[in-house]
Parts: sequence; structure tokens; C-alpha cells
Amino acid sequence: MSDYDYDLIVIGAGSGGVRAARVAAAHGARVAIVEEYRVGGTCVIRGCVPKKLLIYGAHFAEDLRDARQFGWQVPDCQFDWPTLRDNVLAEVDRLEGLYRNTLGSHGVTILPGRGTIIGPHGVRIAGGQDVTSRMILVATGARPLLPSFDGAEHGISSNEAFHLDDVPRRIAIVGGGYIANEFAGIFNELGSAVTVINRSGQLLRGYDHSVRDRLVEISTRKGIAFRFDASFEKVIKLADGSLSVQLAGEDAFSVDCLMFAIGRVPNSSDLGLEEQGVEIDPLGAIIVDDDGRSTVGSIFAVGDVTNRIQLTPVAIREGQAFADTQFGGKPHRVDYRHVPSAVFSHPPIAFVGLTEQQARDQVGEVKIYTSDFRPMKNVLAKRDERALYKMICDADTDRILGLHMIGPDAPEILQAAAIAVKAGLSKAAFDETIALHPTMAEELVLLR
Ligand SMILES: Cc1cc2nc3c(=O)[nH]c(=O)nc-3n(C[C@H](O)[C@H](O)[C@H](O)COP(=O)(O)OP(=O)(O)OC[C@H]3O[C@@H](n4cnc5c(N)ncnc54)[C@H](O)[C@@H]3O)c2cc1C
Ligand SMILES: NC(=O)c1ccc[n+]([C@@H]2O[C@H](COP(=O)([O-])OP(=O)(O)OC[C@H]3O[C@@H](n4cnc5c(N)ncnc54)[C@H](O)[C@@H]3O)[C@@H](O)[C@H]2O)c1
Repeated sequence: MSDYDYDLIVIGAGSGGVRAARVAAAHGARVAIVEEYRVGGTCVIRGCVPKKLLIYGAHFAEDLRDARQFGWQVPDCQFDWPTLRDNVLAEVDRLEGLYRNTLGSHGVTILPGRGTIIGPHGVRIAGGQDVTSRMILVATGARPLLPSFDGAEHGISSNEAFHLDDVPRRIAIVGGGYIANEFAGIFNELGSAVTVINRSGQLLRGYDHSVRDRLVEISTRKGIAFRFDASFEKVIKLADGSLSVQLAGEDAFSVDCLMFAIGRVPNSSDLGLEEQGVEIDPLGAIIVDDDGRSTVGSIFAVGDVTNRIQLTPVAIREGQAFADTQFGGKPHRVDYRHVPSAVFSHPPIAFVGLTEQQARDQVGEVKIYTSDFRPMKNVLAKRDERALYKMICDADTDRILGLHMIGPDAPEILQAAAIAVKAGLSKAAFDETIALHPTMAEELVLLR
């Protein structure tokens, strides 16, 4: 019988922590999970899930307009934000309940409260309870990075965006990444005047330039304003509650809401990690080896707190690999190549593999195939929005190195195509596949 209270204590019940806890318990380990807020973590409570539901809700604005071209007599519809917000929050509550049930049915003990590490095998739960475990898994995720300039305290992050009283009449969103573009699309569809403020001249670093440019073009046409190469001087709260935004070298302008989406920092501070000798990099990430082991042998970490790829399916894979390796006698590691990714903008973007520039830098000679087309639904709807698919292949071997898409349902289509890219298929394999007509996805097998 072990001297410890548990075989595994997980700190943080988010995507990575819940998967690790559940799987380790299924392998027979005695597991507890410590959570200071809500079970489910960022993805379920204030990330992927409520965000995607808001995107569905917002997209009705376009669908209702387009429906008229398809013969539907759609009256001028009113949108009621509290209904969407509260239905989304109720769904989040339901999912949290499911997560709690799953943990319970696997025999995982949920310990509510903030956890801190007090020894290589010890965790203190806020309030005083100390527990011991053979292994500790840190899965505490990340939090929004907030800037510091005069008046920055008047801004919100994505955390608060799900709870707003009203849709802001005018909103400025700071950042040019995933969250900025997704929320710019949501608020624009819901009727806000949206300004995206970006410190560089480019959105979505890491994405292929063709789809990035297409998103700016379409977003601009939809009425989203962009301020590139911008830096903040100050923000002042005015008597009527609105905010005056002063960017360097520009005239001040007023908004009703300012939202920061400038990246997320690992939750590694005040956890007792350094005191135990766990090394943390300058950006706050816990340094781990290929098995998720930190510089202290009994302490592991998975997910956003390790700042590798901040995506839910990656955190889940890391949690699964950790549990199978340490408790299931089935050692394996996460393969970080060909992780597909999407931005749920309007229209959405998705990609897998290398950008054109990365492919040229890494492989040399490449072949590029594109399809730049107006989806037939957009044609009838008189929606002037073109989709763009781009395939990047190794010129020598024909192997697909990257696939990039912007257009309706791009993430849904890309997920399936990513299997082929991960499997190392060549363009010829796509060409040999007969098209499924009429679809947008058939463009992938008709690229010339
Ligand atoms: C707005 C938004 C949208 C997103 N959309 C997507 C998307 O569409 N697709 C996608 O793949 N990813 C998306 N992400 C990213 C995704 O949510 C994260 O990558 C994922 O949740 C990381 O999982 P994790 O287990 O590392 O951490 P988290 O899910 O963040 O879980 C960490 C948990 O630890 C708890 N915690 C922290 N410190 C302590 C402590 N000391 N004691 C006890 N508990 C603690 C937290 O309360 C939290 O519940 C989005 C993120 C945001 C913010
Ligand atoms: N669809 C999805 O899968 C999805 C959606 C949302 C979030 N996420 C995950 O969450 C992470 C965080 O999202 P995010 O949009 O906050 O980050 P991000 O890394 O995608 O983008 C951050 C943006 O902020 C800018 N920036 C950084 N520091 C700044 C500063 N001090 N001042 C002004 N601008 C600054 C960057 O140039 C960049 O444009 C993402 O990296 C992603 O992994 C994924």
C-alpha cells in the first residue's frame, strides 16, 4: 500500500487535466483533481465551446439576409443578446455537469479550491487541506495577457466578453490573432461597429499570406475597420461611460467597449513550482521533456501551461499520453507535426502543415495549386465573397506539405483533408479521387 493519499493529483480541471485524470483512473490509479473555478476549464467554460456557439448565433445575421434570395420572406428580424448569452451560458452549465459526472463515474475525487505545490509529492488546497500523491500533474492552463498603459484597466478580455449586458455599439478589439478575429466577426455580425487594433501590419502570424489577405479583404468589406502598426498612448473613460482611445500619432476615437486579445500567458506563477525546483521559461511556461516530465521527477505538466500549441485537442492528447504512459503501461508521445488549426472568423480559415513561405524555406522548390472561387450559395445570395483553397506540394515528390482554406465550412472540410496530409499523401492521390459534386470540398480534388 502506497504511503501517499493518491497516485495522481491533477491541478486544473480543464481539457488536459480532465483527460489525464479520467484515463489514469480508468487504468486503476487513485486520482484527485483540484479546481479553483469551474470543471471543464477554458475550452468549456470560456473558450472554444461558448465562442463557437456565439459564432453560430452571430452567423444567422448573414443567413437571414441570404435567405431572401432563396425565396424566404424574412421580415426585419430583431436580435436579443440576453437570449443568446443566457442560452450559451446554460449550455456551459450543462456541459460542466457532464464533466463532473464523468470524473465522478471514473472514481476521480474533485477537490475544489486553489492548489499550490508544497513538496515534490504534496499539494495544499486553499483553505488548509494538504494532500499527498506519488505524482503531480500541473494542468493549470493560461490566462489572458493584459497590457499596461494608461487606462488599460478599462479594457476587458475574452473572459468577460461572454457575460456582457449588451452588444456594444462600438467595440475596439486589440490583437490580430485567433481571438481578435473571431470576436471581431461575432460583434460585427451582431451589429457593433468593430475596430481591430493591431501592433503589426499583419493579422494571424503563422498563417499563409493568401488566406490572411483574403480575410482582411472580406472583413473590411463587411465593415470591420483595421488599425495596423498601432500603439496605445492612453484610454480615458468619459462621463457617459464610453472610452476615448488614443493611439500614437492618430486622432482619438470613442468606443463603448475595449477588448484585449493579445495572447495568453501560462498559469505557472504562485503555484510553488520554483520553490520545488521546477524550471520555468522566460514566458512562464513549465519546461517539460517529451513525456511531460518537469525538472522535478514526480511533477509533470500538460496543456497551455507548457505553452507549446495552445489548442484543446493538443492538451487532450498530452493528458492522454501522460496517463497511458505513467499508469496504463502503454507509453506513447504526442506527435506535434500536422496539427490542424482553424480561426472561426466570418468566413472561417483552416490550415494544416506548412505555409508557402515555410515550405520554400524548408524544402526549396514547391508547387502551388489554388482554387479561388465563389461558392454557389454565395452566387445566388449575391454575396460577394470568394473562397480560396491553396495546396502546397514538394516539387520533387508531389507530397502535400500544406493545405490552407478560407471559405464557408473550411474547418469542417479541412479536418478530413488533414488526415490525408498527415498520412503523407501526394497531390496525385487527391486527383485520383472522384469529386463529390456539387460541394465546395470537391475543389480539393480538382486543383490545377
Ligand atoms: C476565447 C477562447 C477561444 C478558444 N477557442 C479554441 C478553439 O476554438 N479551439 C481550440 O482548440 N482551442 C481554443 N482555445 C484554447 C483552449 O481553450 C485551450 O488551449 C485549452 O483549454 C487548454 O487546456 P488546458 O487543460 O491546458 O487548460 P485549461 O482548459 O485552461 O484548464 C486549466 C484549469 O486550471 C484551473 N486552475 C488554474 N490554476 C489553478 C490552481 N492553482 N488550482 C486549481 N485550479 C487551477 C483553471 O481554473 C482551469 O479550469 C480557446 C481559448 C480561448 C480563451
Ligand atoms: N480557433 C482556435 O483554435 C482558437 C481560438 C481562440 C484562441 N485559441 C488559442 O488561444 C491562444 C490565444 O489567443 P489570442 O488570440 O489571444 O493570441 P494569438 O497569439 O493568436 O494572437 C495574439 C495577437 O496579439 C498581438 N500582440 C501580442 N502582444 C501584444 C501587445 N503587447 N500589444 C498589442 N498586441 C499584441 C500579436 O501580434 C497577435 O496578433 C491562441 O494562440 C490559440 O492557440 C485558439
